[in-house]
Amino acid sequence: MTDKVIELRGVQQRFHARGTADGYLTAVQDASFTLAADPPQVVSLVGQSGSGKSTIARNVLGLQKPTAGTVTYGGKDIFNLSRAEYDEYRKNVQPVFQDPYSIFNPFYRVDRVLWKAVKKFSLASTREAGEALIEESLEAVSLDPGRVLGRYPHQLSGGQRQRIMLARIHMLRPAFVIADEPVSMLDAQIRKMFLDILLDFQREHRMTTLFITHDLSTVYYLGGQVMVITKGDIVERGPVSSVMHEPSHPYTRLLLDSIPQPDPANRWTTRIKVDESPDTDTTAAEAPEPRPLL
Ligand SMILES: Nc1ncnc2c1ncn2[C@@H]1O[C@H](COP(=O)(O)OP(=O)(O)OP(=O)(O)O)[C@@H](O)[C@H]1O
Repeated sequence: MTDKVIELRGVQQRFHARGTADGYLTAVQDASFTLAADPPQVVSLVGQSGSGKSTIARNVLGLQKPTAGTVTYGGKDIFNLSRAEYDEYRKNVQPVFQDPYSIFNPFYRVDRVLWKAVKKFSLASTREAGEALIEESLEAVSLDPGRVLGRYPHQLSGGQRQRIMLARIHMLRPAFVIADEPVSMLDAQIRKMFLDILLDFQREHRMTTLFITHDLSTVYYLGGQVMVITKGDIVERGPVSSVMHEPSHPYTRLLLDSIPQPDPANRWTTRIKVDESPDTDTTAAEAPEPRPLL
């Protein structure tokens, strides 16, 4: 066993908001769940836009301190870690975001993101060892080092940029990957490749992934466990197969009904009605201390 466990207990996240009765918007109500590194697993968090998914990702990554409740790692509150402990946490808990373009500096070649990881986390003692590590990791995510190294971010496709982020994760071997809508901008073929790489990371490198998405078909492909969130509330959780086949919450059934049917004999004619969160103008109730993303 390992003490690598991330635990959310009663996490609530409120933001100042104009246009609400009390001046606040509650993005996350009372979220509690545990992510364990052992055994490695895939846990999906699925819900519509605005349901609070990314806020939870930011809480887990230590980028946003919850207004109530705790996020602990190995029993310690991650917002009370020393600098060295937080660095160790962030080595073990790595993000992948929807739009990797924002991670890259357009003026530098993409190699820099990988070299920064090698240097920051002392992954290699010589330049040659660093080069070998980078090449091995690019190949592990089906990228040809000769084709991507030396290029600028705009010279790569979105799928290639996403896989560079996966190569970075392959080098760091974190216990946890926090993947926030990582495939929503990718086409079906690259999406499948990306999901297969995450599943390989679980099987071969024993990484646990928190996979955040609005797309139930992606959740179905990944398997594992799923938590369904609506309006900041986790309303259902369990193994993907049982939640998909025997949903117990009306919102889960609504999400399932929203999956378009490709069968022409079973055309998707009904209009989907999903409650929108009130359209409000919000700002953080508590300004988080800015921390570097990578
Ligand atoms: N920093 C912030 N300041 C103010 N309000 C915020 C902030 N971050 C999120 N919100 C609000 O909190 C709610 C939940 O947002 P969040 O980004 O967590 O949802 P989401 O489920 O990830 O949506 P999407 O899938 O569209 O990214 C939204 O109403 C959003 O406007």
